[in-house]
Amino acid sequence: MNIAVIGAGALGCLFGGRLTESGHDVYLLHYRQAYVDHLNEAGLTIESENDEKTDIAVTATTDANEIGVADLVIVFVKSHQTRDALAEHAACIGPETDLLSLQNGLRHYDRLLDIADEDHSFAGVTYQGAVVEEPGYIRVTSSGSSTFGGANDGGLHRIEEILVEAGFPVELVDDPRPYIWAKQLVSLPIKPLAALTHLSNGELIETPETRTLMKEIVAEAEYVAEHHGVDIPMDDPMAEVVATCEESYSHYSSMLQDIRAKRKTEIDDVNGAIVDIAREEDVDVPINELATNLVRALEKSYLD
Ligand SMILES: NC(=O)C1=CN([C@@H]2O[C@H](COP(=O)(O)OP(=O)(O)OC[C@H]3O[C@@H](n4cnc5c(N)ncnc54)[C@H](OP(=O)(O)O)[C@@H]3O)[C@@H](O)[C@H]2O)C=CC1
Ligand SMILES: CC(C)(CO)C(=O)C(=O)O
Repeated sequence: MNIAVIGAGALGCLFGGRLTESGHDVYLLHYRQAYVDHLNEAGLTIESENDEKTDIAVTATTDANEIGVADLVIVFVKSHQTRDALAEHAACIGPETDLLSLQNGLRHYDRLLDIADEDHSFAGVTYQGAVVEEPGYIRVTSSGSSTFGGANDGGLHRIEEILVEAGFPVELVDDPRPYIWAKQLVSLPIKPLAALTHLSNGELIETPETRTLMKEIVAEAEYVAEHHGVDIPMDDPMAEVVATCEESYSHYSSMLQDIRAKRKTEIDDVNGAIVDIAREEDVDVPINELATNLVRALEKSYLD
């Protein structure tokens, strides 16, 4: 299959690298020529959770015209980079191209549906985790499954087959939205509070002040989901938050890592999206709004 991966970062290199190894014609798309040259010359090294290292020769490019029309485009830029990246690399997307996004945030499925029809848009979540240790060196941090869905069964099974062959556990669902919300419901209280307090996930849940705020963030989001007609496949979201924080006790959330590295965070698509949807539904979410505004203000202190 001719596959383009938009965003050659942590997950883009992991998925792109393993799909290359599996025998597909994969192109990793990035906007920085020096980085693309490095990937083409040095290839990728993927370090698995049990410290096994695999070297993979890959093809990277800044120019989607080099790819032609891809059979499948996988989007792995950060959520706020999606619109621009899809426009920049539009040359590899034709009317028959399947699009897949497993990004975080609440809006990635809609962004695909803005540019492709329902039969070619597939989205969901992944519990696969990875970090870029250095350019071209990707360390896998977790090997959870990827749950995604869409309207076209044939397309879904095509994508399932190639991901499973490449070693990724997959679960298919008819409608991915409830699963997208379920994952975000667990992230919503952790990410902004970690970013604002610099506490680890375990410390956040142990600290009475943040634990109370976390409960309120989750309760607000559940209320928004209910008004928005989303039936979240999770009995007790706050219990999931507690379990996640306990399991990842010493982990510093990705949003805190973004703040520390002075990068733009995904706040707009996480708590910011809850605030926007709450407005549409005429529901108040004061704690999500405060958390969103504080993270945006923090970003402003170092961006521009
Ligand atoms: N990493 C993980 O473990 C997980 C990540 N996710 C989600 O997956 C998505 C991707 O995450 P992750 O891989 O960590 O992110 P990364 O930041 O590691 O990768 C994104 C890459 O895309 C590049 N990029 C930005 N704009 C463009 C563009 N216009 N064209 C091509 N490339 C571009 C970025 O460059 P630059 O850095 O210069 O901006 C970066 O190299 C996010 O939504 C994240 O929340 C979900 C589950 C786990
Ligand atoms: C919120 C959670 C648990 C994963 O979504 C996290 O810690 C992170 O984003 O790094």
